[in-house]
Amino acid sequence: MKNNFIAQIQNLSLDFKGKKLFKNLNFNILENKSTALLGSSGVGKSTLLRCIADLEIENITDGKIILKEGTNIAWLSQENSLFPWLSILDNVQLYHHLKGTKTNQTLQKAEELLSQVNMSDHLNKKTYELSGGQKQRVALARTLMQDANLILMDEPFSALDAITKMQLQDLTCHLLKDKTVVLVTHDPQEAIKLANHIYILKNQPVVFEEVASLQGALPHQLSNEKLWNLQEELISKLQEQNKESQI
Ligand SMILES: Nc1ncnc2c1ncn2[C@@H]1O[C@H](COP(=O)(O)OP(=O)(O)OP(=O)(O)O)[C@@H](O)[C@H]1O
Repeated sequence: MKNNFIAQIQNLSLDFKGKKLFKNLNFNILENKSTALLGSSGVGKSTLLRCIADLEIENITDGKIILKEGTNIAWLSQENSLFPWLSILDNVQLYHHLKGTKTNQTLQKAEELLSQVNMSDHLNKKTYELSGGQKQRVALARTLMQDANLILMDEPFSALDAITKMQLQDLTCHLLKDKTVVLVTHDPQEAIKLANHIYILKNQPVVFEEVASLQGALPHQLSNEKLWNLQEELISKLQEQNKESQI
């Protein structure tokens, strides 16, 4: 495997109860870059993330996914799956608790991360006492606590109000800079804000269309005019795809 790919999806075919979703799908994920996947509802974005996380073994009929040696994966989704009866601090340390690697250092790291996501004032609260945005901040800290080298994000902020969503996108952009991220989103602005590479998944069969690829730069570092054009292009391609899937 070339060094700059953290994952290679090779000729992947997948069926759900005999219905084909992917047929010979090929795709590479670049290390230390952020890749956004857009596409109409049901095209297979979340399924692809699950394939990368090795959660669809029984439905894969052909092909393979090669992960770079030593790859460990963290997952951040819309349902943050925090444990309501645990404190925020314990939730963030859960991974180390389960692995039996909880120490004073992990406690310190958890506190640092919770400070970075502006949750220092709530360390001992239970998660049921938090707002949706606060829960996602904690979930983000927990994801970072895992020190994973591949972070899969499935519509992480889609349930939040517009302002909280913007704050969390900015925070994510800052905290996940230079990490390898695959982000599934319906929001073209979120893709532009967070990703170096933006793809639209199109059916049938599913193929990837690369819409933006900016080595070393994030799209949001582009000039306003380029940014505007990119956003327009994304929206029009997604609208086109939506029309096609309704025919
Ligand atoms: N476990 C499953 N069993 C059967 N069908 C499934 C299963 N999981 C997903 N599917 C089907 O596979 C297709 C792709 O689903 P997936 O959730 O990957 O799409 P998506 O692009 O992420 O959609 P959305 O944007 O709406 O979340 C859908 O038609 C869905 O109904």
